[in-house]
Amino acid sequence: MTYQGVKNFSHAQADKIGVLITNLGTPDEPTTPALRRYLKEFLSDPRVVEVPRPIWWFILNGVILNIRPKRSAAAYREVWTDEGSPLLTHTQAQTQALRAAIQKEYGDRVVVEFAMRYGNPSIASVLEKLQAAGVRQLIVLPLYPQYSGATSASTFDAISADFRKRRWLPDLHFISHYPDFGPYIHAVAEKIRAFQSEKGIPDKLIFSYHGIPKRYLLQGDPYHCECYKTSRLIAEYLGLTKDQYLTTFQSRFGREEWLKPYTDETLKALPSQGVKSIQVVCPGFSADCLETIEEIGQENREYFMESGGEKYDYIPALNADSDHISMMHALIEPQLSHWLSQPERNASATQAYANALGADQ
Ligand SMILES: C=CC1=C(C)c2cc3[nH]c(cc4nc(cc5[nH]c(cc1n2)c(C)c5CCC(=O)O)C(CCC(=O)O)=C4C)c(C)c3C=C
Ligand SMILES: [Fe+2]
Ligand SMILES: [Fe+2]
Repeated sequence: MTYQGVKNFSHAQADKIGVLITNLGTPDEPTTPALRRYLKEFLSDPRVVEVPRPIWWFILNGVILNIRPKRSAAAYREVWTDEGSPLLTHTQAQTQALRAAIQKEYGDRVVVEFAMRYGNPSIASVLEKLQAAGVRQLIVLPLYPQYSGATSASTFDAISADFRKRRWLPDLHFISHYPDFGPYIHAVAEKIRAFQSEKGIPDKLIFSYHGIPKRYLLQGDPYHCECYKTSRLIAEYLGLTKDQYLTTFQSRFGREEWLKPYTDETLKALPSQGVKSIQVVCPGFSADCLETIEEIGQENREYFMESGGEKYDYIPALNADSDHISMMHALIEPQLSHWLSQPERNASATQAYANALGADQ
């Protein structure tokens, strides 16, 4: 085994700090073959599907990858724009905005990029780019506010799998979650407030989070508690009483029980309990994507209205809102200032040391 070194290394290159934003990832196009590629990578991740590998191999390759890609491609076509997948375009806009804010403050000593856990641009390709740019200190910020093994830890797996192949590793600061971070709660709560000042106050506000299998919670995954904590903090910020909001879980996959209450079942039941107007917000999604635009914006709207609901609104994700960018800036700030307060480590220090040793440079 040979470890991969830095190509064309120059001692004249100044060391940089990298900020890597990541999200889940999305197919390259809304077509059946692209969905098969994407779902194969995604659903082969043992962090996502915790089923013994040989059994899962047969279910995935024999059943799921023959049925789901076509169905999912049709769903993706509903949300696809001229620029591409919403998840990708929102992540690009977030990266550009954060890069502009960071470089305005610190200049080009700090490099900001994004990568996707599944699909493109891959984590490995962006880590390669960052290393070539001279990044020796790296902050990784997965845009998952609530920690789950299926998302946050899976991102860490991808980073460390890449590092295992490398000769020269950077200092690493990994932000594993931020469910109760003040600027995050502020950003979501103010988004809700601004929305309500235009559309009015509903009978109930629904906080809908992506689900995970209940088994993961029972095995010690903190995701469920972190979702409830985020809802509670946003509700407290807005001064809501307990009967004015609900936390639910959406996007079930497979047959086993997932975290409850389920969003779809809840929305079908609410009108008969006298709840005729609702607003749904998805604080676990940092960017609008298939699961918010199609599932919450369209599918669940139909469930609610067909069950006797009268008014249904989806409150968009934070996307590239300036409050969201300030939140990201505030999340990385302590580690950035720590590294920036240290003397700049660059080429010349290494050069002087090498010269003293008489090494050939
Ligand atoms: C926000 C956190 C997310 C968690 C937790 C999560 C867990 C999880 N997801 C699946 C299966 C699928 N998810 C799919 C789409 C999808 N999931 C998230 C986020 C979380 N998933 C996002 C942001 C998206 C949308 C991506 C986009 O391109 O817009 C899909 C693909 C769509 C489909 O075919 O229906 C699947 C499949 C599991 C099994 C899981 C936890 C174990
Ligand atoms: Fe998902
Ligand atoms: Fe819990």
